Amino acid sequence: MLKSDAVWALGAMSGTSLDGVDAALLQTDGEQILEFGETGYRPYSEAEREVIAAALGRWPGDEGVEEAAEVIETVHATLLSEFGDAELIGFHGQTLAHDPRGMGTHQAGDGRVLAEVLQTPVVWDFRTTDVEMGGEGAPLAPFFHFACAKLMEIDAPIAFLNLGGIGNLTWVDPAKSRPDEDGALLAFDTGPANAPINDLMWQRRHEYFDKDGELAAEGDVDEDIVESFLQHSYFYRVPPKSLDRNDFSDLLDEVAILEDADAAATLTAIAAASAAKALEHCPRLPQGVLVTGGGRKNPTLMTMLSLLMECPVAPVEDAGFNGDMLEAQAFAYLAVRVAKGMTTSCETTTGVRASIGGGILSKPTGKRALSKTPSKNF
Ligand SMILES: Nc1ncnc2c1ncn2[C@@H]1O[C@H](COP(=O)(O)OP(=O)(O)OP(=O)(O)O)[C@@H](O)[C@H]1O
Ligand SMILES: CC(=O)N[C@H]1[C@@H]2OC[C@@H](O2)[C@@H](O)[C@@H]1O[C@H](C)C(=O)O
Repeated sequence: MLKSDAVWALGAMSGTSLDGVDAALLQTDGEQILEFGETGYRPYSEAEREVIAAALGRWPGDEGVEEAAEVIETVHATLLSEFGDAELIGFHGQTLAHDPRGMGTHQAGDGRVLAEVLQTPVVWDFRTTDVEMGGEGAPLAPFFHFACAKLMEIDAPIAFLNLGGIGNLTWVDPAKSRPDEDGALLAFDTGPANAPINDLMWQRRHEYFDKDGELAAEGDVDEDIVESFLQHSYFYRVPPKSLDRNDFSDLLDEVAILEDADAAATLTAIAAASAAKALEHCPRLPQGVLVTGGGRKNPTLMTMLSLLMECPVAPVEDAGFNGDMLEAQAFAYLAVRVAKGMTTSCETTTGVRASIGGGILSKPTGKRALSKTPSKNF
C-alpha cells in the first residue's frame, strides 16, 4: 500500500479495571504501523465508576445500562475532543457483559453519538459480528500485535501478554506475511490478572489496587489454593477462549481465610501461574514475553512471572512500545482495518468460523445538533 493510503486514527479503550479511558493516535494503512502519535487518559471519578460498576453483567435494555452508556459516551467525548487531526475514531466502549456462547457480548457506548459530537467517522461495536459468526469476540488486539511484531523486525516468535483486569496472550510468528495466515497467531484470555487483586484490595483496605505489589510482597503464597485453582477446566480448554471480568469472582471466597498479605500474594501468584500456563498452549516457546497493561507495573507479579516462564519476560517498553496505550492504539489500528474492509479476527484469535472484519462504521450525519460539552457532570 502507498503511504498516501495511511490514516491518522484515534483509538479509545475503557478496560475491565474501570480506572478510566485511554486514547491514542496512530498512523497506519491498516497493515503497517507508520507512526505512533499523541496519547491521553481520563480517569473515571468515583461517581462515574459506581454508575458503570452497577451496570456490570447487564445487557442492553437492563436497568442502569443507559445511564452507564451515557457516562461512557460523555467521558469519551470529553477526552477525544482534546485531540485534533484524527480522520477516524476507533471506539471500543466498555464491556459490561461477555457471554459469547450464550447471551453474546455487550460493549456500552453508542458510536453514532460520538460521531455526531466529534464530527468524525467512528468505528465501534467491534465484537458482536465475531460472536455472531461463532467466535469468542475476544481478544481483538492480536492483529495489532502482529503489526507490532513486524515493526520489531524480528524473525522468531514472540508473545504479548496483556495484564489488565483479565490476562490475554498473543503468540505471534512474525515470519508470516499476514495475521490471518495459517500459523501466524494464536491468542486467548489466560485467566484472572488484576481484577481479583483489585477486588481484594477494595474489600479489605478500600484501596483500588496493590500498588507496586507491596502487600503481596509481604505475604506468603498458599500453594494449595494456587494448585487447586489451576485445576479449573478453563485452563485445559483448547484456545481460542475468552473470559468475562467476573468469571472468577469466587476467587475471593477461596482466599477469605487468609490474612491480607497472604491473600494478596496468593491472588498475585494465581495471576502469574495462569499466564505461565498459557505458554503450554503455544505452538512453540516464544523468544520472549512482552508484558503490557497495568500488571507490568507490579514488580511482585513480574518476578513471579519470570520465575514461572521458561523464556525472558520484560515490559513492552523494552521493545519500544507504550504499555499503557497499546490497547487504545490497537483499536485505532483495527478501526482503519474495518473502514478499509480488512479482517480483524480469525480462527486462531477468536475462533470465528471465517476471518472477518468486525465493527460498525458510523459517519456524522450533521443532522443532530449535539454539543461537544458533556450533558451531565458526574
Ligand atoms: N503500580 C502498580 N502496581 C500494581 N498494580 C498496578 C500498578 N499500576 C497499575 N496496576 C494494575 O493495573 C490495573 C490497570 O491495568 P490496565 O489499565 O491494563 O487495565 P484495563 O485496560 O482496564 O484492563 P483490560 O486489559 O483487562 O481491559 C490496575 O487496576 C491495577 O490493578
Ligand atoms: C470482552 C472483552 O472486553 N474482553 C477484553 C478483556 O480485557 C482483557 C481481555 O479481556 C481481552 O479479551 C479483551 O480486551 C482486549 C483489548 C482485546 O480484545 O484484545
